[in-house]
Amino acid sequence: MSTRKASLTDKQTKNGTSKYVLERCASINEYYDIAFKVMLLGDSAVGKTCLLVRFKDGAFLGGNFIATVGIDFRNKVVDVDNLKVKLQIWDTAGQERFRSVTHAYYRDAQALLLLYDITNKPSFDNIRAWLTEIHEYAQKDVVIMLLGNKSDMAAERVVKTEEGEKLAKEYGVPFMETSAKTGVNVELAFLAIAKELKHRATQQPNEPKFQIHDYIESQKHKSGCCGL
Ligand SMILES: Nc1nc2c(ncn2[C@@H]2O[C@H](COP(=O)(O)OP(=O)(O)OP(=O)(O)O)[C@@H](O)[C@H]2O)c(=O)[nH]1
Repeated sequence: MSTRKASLTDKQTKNGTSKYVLERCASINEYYDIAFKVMLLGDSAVGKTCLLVRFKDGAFLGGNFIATVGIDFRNKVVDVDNLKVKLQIWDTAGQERFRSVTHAYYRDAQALLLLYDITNKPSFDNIRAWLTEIHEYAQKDVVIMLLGNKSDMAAERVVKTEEGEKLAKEYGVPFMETSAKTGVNVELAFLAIAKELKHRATQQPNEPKFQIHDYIESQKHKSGCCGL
């Protein structure tokens, strides 16, 4: 696996429009133009590892719950506007005893996916504490997305969709409900993050800003999906 990072250089052309010169990085199995670090955060057992495995491999890790120890990462390359965007996704342990380990990784992350479990009220109540930690340890301009996971478990739901929406609105972050089990909204969550990061990195002064909230809403409606 390549350890080189893609470099993105802004050059002015004669007519004044900017052009990006991309150094395409290659390894045996993986080509990418630009890379970003993304972290999965949230209480233990909310489904961070399962969400990552669903996105990376298209599978669901059912069966016995095995808590993550420390931190681990996996890469996935996605296409965004003809660019190969590599997401290096860090899966953190939600258990309190690993917090000091994971704090050390916040600073490098360009995006954070913060999960709670819609069937677990304390995991939702703890989101404010997670956001406080994020503001303490992460970069100021880090992209944050709130995800209410396990949306397939309708019968056990204790956190309403509107509660998630309200909290996300209060903090000005995008929100959706996901299911690592059925795959609902999983691809969309990571793609929206990839698009936001790519646009931030390559944005021209005269280009309209990428609107992540609008993108998510339009894609949800396109797939006829309501997050359930
Ligand atoms: N029904 C359902 N179960 C899920 C979903 N996501 C995860 N689970 C289950 O929830 C449990 C915890 O999932 P993990 O992905 O290991 O949780 P985690 O957040 O990584 O936990 P830590 O590693 O301790 O931080 C497992 O038993 C999963 O099978 C989901 O979307 N739907």
